[in-house]
Amino acid sequence: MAAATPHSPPPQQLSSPFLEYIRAPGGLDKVVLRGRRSCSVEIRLFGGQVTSWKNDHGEELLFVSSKAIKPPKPFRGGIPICFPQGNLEQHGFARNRLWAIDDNPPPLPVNPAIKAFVDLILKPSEDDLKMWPHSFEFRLRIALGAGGDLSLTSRIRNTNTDGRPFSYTFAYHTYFSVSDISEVRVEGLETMDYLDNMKGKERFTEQGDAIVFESEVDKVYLAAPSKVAIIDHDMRRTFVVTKEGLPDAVVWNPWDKKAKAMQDFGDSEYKHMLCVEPAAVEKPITLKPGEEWKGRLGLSAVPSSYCSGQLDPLKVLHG
Ligand SMILES: O=P(O)(O)OC[C@H]1O[C@@H](O)[C@H](O)[C@@H](O)[C@@H]1O
Repeated sequence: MAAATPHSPPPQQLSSPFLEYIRAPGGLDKVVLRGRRSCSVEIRLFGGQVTSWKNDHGEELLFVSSKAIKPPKPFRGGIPICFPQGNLEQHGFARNRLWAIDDNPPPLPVNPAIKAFVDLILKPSEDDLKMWPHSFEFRLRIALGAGGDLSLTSRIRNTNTDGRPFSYTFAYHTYFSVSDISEVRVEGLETMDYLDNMKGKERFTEQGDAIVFESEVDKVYLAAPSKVAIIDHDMRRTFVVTKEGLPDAVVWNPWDKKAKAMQDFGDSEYKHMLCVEPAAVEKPITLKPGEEWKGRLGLSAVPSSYCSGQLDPLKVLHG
């Protein structure tokens, strides 16, 4: 069966106790995944974007700006999908296109314990093809695990019929909600090489300590490990970010000056967010016709092992 068009009714499979389809005007239809107690995930069809992820106490774990703008502008917060990047609009067009529910996705091995998931699909429009002349099918599965963990699996297939390969870069532009950015540490990126977007993408090597934040940061860590931890001292919460098929990790906080310059971002909101973005940036991915690429993001929020001023990075990173 073909993918639903953006305006067709939600397919039958969405009528499950774990899923709710909520209609809203202006491309703001959303799907809500429900887990145990108050765990939930909200996904907007516009952008195929996760806009909320709540733990079992109903606490929001992702940052969304109070000044976020409605479609057709990209939405500031949650997890924008950045694809296909290159000589296009910043971060590609997938984040400001209307995705559809994919009611018959090709099989994807899943943990049978996961009941709450939804499959979305994006195919290029005629206008998109004028801008980026490649035919593709982008399938996105968003799943809420039994323990409240969130995973996003992207499958991108080259469906060009003229034999041409295409190349792209990609990112899950994840905005984490943090209590106070100056109390946050990122572990797992120590001693990594990075490109500094604030210094003309020059290459540097990170020092040996966990990363802390005292000013604007916009770095692409290269060949980053598959697990990175964001430790929020005040919340005593650690986000564990896992990634597959995505070699790099972008770390971004705009800090005060850039925050003021952004129309869709509050002046002080930089204090309460941090982007850690599993990505493929340094080396674009190339797909021949018929080939498919898969990239997965896994997120969980666990109590920090922070105890009387001592963090145990090994415990956080290796369980
Ligand atoms: O404003 P946008 O397009 O959502 O981008 C926000 C930031 O996203 C980050 O991923 C980039 O590294 C930054 O350079 C950029 O400023």
